[in-house]
Amino acid sequence: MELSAGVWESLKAVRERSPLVHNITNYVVMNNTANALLAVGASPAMVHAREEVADFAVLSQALVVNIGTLSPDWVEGMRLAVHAARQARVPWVLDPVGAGATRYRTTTSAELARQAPAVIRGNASEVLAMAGEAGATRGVDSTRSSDASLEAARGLASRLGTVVAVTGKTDYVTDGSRVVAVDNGHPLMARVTGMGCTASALVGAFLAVEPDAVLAAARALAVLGLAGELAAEQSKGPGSLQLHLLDALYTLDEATVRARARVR
Ligand SMILES: Nc1ncnc2c1ncn2[C@@H]1O[C@H](COP(=O)(O)OP(=O)(O)O)[C@@H](O)[C@H]1O
Ligand SMILES: Cc1ncsc1CCOP(=O)(O)O
Ligand SMILES: [Mg+2]
Repeated sequence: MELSAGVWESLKAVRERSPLVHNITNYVVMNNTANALLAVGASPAMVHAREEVADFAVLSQALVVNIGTLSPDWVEGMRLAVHAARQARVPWVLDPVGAGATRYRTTTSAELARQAPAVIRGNASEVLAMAGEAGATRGVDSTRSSDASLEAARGLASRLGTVVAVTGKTDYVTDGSRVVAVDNGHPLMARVTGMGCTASALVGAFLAVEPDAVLAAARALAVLGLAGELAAEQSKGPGSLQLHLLDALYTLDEATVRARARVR
C-alpha cells in the first residue's frame, strides 16, 4: 500500500474501535492529551498510582509512559505498569521528556527504554541524548532539528530493537533499517506545550489498531501534523491553535486525509 493511503485506514480503525489508552503522563499536559485522544476517537485514562497501574495496564489496548514531571513514586508506577503491559502483550510507548537535561531523566529514560517499548517518541534533543550524545538537551524543548538526529534515531532503534519516532519539522520513524518520513505539521505546533506528548499518546492509540509499529507511529504523526496544519489555518496564535486542533482531529475526513497526508 502507498504509505499515505494507510493513514485513513488507521484513523478509521481508531474511531471504530475506540481503544482504551492508559496514560502515565505529566501534570502539564494531562488535559490536552486526554482531549486529543477523545477527539481522535480513542478512550483515554490517566492512571498513575502504584496501587492500580498494573491492573489498569492489562485492561488497556495501549500504554503511554511519559516522564515529563517524574518523581520516585511515579517512576515506580511506570515500572509496574510497563511490567504488567509486557506480560499481557499490551504495546507501550515511551516519551522521554527532557532526557539529557538531568541525570535523573536520562537514567530513568534509559532504564524504561530497556523494557521493550513498541515505540520511543521524542524530539531531536531527547533522541540524541538517549543515543548517548552529551549536551544535546536544554530542557523539554529541542535545540536540534529532527534531520540532525535521524542517524542517532536509527542507531538507538537498532540497539534497543524498538521503533524510534523523532519529531520536528519532518518526523522520522525508524526501526533501524526502515525509515518513514512524515512531512505534515506546522511551526506553530512547537509553540503549544504538550504537542509532543499528544503525539506520543496518539501513537499509543494507533498502535492499538496497527501492529506494525513503524506504520502505526507514522500514521499517528501524520494525523496530528495534518490536524495541526488545518488548525493553524484558522488560528491567530498558540491559544487558538490548541482549541482548533481538537476540532480538526475530530472532523478530519477521508478526502482530506487522502489528499493531504504526506508519508513517504
Ligand atoms: N517546525 C515544525 N514544523 C512542522 N511541525 C512541527 C514543527 N515543530 C513541531 N512540529 C510538530 O509538532 C509535534 C510535536 O513535536 P515536537 O515539537 O518535536 O515535540 P516536543 O513537544 O516533544 O518537543 C510533532 O507532530 C511535529 O511534527
Ligand atoms: C513544559 C513541561 N515541563 C515538564 S513536562 C512539560 C510538557 C512538555 O510537553 P511537550 O514535550 O509535549 O512539549
Ligand atoms: Mg516532548
